[in-house]
Amino acid sequence: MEEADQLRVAAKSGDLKKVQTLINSGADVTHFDNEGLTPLMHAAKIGNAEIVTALLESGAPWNALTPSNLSAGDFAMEEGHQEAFDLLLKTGIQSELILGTIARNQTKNEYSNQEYLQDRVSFSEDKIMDSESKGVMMAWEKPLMEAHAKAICINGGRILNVGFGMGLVDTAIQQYGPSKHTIIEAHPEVYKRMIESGWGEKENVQIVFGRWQDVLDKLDDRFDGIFFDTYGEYYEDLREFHQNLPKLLKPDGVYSYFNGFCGSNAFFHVVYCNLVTLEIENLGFSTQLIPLPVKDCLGDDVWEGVKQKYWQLDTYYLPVCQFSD
Ligand SMILES: C[S@@+](CC[C@H](N)C(=O)[O-])C[C@H]1O[C@@H](n2cnc3c(N)ncnc32)[C@H](O)[C@@H]1O
Repeated sequence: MEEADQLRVAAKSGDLKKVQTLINSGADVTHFDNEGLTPLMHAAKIGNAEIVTALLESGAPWNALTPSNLSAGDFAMEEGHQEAFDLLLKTGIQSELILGTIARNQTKNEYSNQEYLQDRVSFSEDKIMDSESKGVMMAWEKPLMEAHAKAICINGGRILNVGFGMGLVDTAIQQYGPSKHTIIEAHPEVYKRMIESGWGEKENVQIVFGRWQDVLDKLDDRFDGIFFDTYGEYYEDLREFHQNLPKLLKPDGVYSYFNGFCGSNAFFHVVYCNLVTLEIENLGFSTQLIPLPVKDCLGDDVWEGVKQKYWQLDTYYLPVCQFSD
């Protein structure tokens, strides 16, 4: 039997000694077997934390995926192996923190969604799509947007929403009668549609056309509630927005964001929920993640004609962030 196969068998059967011997003799810890599983996935499946540690320490990738898009963390989670799960989660968070630092040190020549903002979008009753048929915003999210609006409008007052899309969250925000409702939107066609549909005439609404990165400094006051939901941006962009929160949010204010990172893999999503919570905590905020079931929002026909299913999980975790005491 080849070494890689021997490693698979040892990891699967929980033979730590054999795993260590094989690692020391240079067996390939990244090898995928015939079923598309790595030794780390086998160890996570049986919940052997010592083997998980040994493999991770010798460079086994925590984020390798099976052909059906499952990672070692998904196996640990599915089987309820807490120790193995915690080890994988810690590794995932650490590695994403390091990758983020590297990304920030590289010079950025262009912004994340430059192409999207310069491209055409198409509007229909239940979605907005970009030129590659990816969903910019979809009507199935309406209950989530209503829940976000409820969370950030709890104190009334001045509300800021970043990213208009289909106006779902803004329609819900209006129902709480905020004293001032500021909306930042950067796409010219979305902006045009906002104006055409009368958003510019609402007494308490202020529309700020532009990228939040370029217009935040022009806002004149702090807010009681803030929601952030853009498109085509990455975690680094959300992180950058968060650096502005201490000066944007009033002391008792509530902040929330669309929590859609890695919406097609349950474990990666948990990694990102923890990562954001951790980084936002360092800025002085505490986060509560409120679970909302979304299975019923996603009927079979929802994704028809849409290129990417950006959400495939049964539960959505709605973040509610406030300054820590
Ligand atoms: C997912 S949609 C928002 C959906 C919205 N929450 C709703 O309830 O319908 C994202 C919106 O953010 C806008 N956007 C993307 N990048 C932006 C940026 N940097 N600044 C401001 N708006 C941006 C997009 O044009 C799009 O209208």
